[in-house]
Amino acid sequence: MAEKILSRRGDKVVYAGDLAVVEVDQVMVVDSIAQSFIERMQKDLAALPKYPERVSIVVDHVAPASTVSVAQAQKEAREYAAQTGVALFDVGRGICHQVLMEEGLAKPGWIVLGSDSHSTTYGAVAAFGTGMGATDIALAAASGKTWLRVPESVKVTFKGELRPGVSAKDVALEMIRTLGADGATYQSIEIHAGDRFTRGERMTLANLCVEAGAKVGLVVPGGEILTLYDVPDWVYPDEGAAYVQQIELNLSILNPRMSAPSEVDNVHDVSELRGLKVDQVFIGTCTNGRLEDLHAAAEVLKGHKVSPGTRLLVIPASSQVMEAAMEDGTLLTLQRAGAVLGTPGCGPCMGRHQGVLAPGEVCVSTSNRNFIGRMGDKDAQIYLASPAVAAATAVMGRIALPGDLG
Ligand SMILES: CC(C)[C@H](C(=O)O)[C@@H](O)C(=O)O
Ligand code: SF4
Repeated sequence: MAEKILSRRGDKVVYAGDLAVVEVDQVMVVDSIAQSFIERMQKDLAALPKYPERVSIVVDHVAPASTVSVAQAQKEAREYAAQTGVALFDVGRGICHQVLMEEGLAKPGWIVLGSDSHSTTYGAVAAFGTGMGATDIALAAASGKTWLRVPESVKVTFKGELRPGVSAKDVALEMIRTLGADGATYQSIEIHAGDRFTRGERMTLANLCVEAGAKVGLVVPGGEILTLYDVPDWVYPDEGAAYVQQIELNLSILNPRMSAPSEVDNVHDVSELRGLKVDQVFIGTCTNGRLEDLHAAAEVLKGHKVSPGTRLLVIPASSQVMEAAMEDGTLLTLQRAGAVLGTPGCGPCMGRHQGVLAPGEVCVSTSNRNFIGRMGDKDAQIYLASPAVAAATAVMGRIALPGDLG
């Protein structure tokens, strides 16, 4: 799929290892990188965005601003957007990847570059989404193009169906464990899911691909995607395509999984970690902050209370998610159970604000990274899990499965 998309969007047919120069359909810049992006554009390149309608800036990582310097950088990003006509999604609109998907700024066969490593998320709809640094992002905005080495592909296939209580997050964690944290470095993880998984679940799978080092994570379109998008024939992989690695996951034997500190591929069954005392539970992020994730959490939390001594933070991934969860009563269920609700955005995911951890604290999070110091102090510990497991843990105050609630 990577070869096919890069061939189609470039000026020649390319194969793994070749250098491709391709059209870029969307360039996404996050708040934390906006200042260096603007500097590259104005000082180094002395250029305006070639196609302003193909550039968006999202204020999501530290939103609302936490310090004067963050506020100043965001002010400059707003001014830049007003001057150049690029789209600005400001405080509260949500996490960049969720927002781009909701705004229709990532589509099958598109090339979407983001100044954020989890730009692999767009692979959920077969867009070649990948993260790049401020310099490459600025070059793409100024020229409308980018260049990259065509990645080799890893084929991931599934056998059987998930049992109740096991989610796409568990599949994603198991996939990362199987490949290893650097097991797919600069490769394209091509996920053959058949008609399984919703768009949101596919976003969870594609999102985690970068945690195996992948350049891109492409989910072969099927199921719900075919009803939501026009999928061009040329995005599908050819019969007999070449893969450098092939793995098969048997979904029917998968249990709820959890990634223990401090590497994402340190994955265990939740039952092995059960009972560990937890200070904070965080449900949200570009991995698991969507409506279906809040539903899964609310289903577990309904009629229960968060354990005294444990904090439950719930941050919807976007304003649209928040609105839908307000309308259908999900937020009320969560609030009544004792959750603390936050402004749509990244929240404490990368430890900048809204719930950073003290030394020695333990957090169960639905996010995608549990590195040392990721959410605050270097002596805090982060366990990654699904929304249902996170919710059960909040009620018990200890790592738990929904079935433990009785
Ligand atoms: C701030 C941003 C550049 C960073 C990333 O690239 O992923 C962040 O989103 C993260 O998850 O660590
Ligand atoms: S939610 Fe977390 S992982 Fe996703 S973009 Fe924000 S900081 Fe990065």
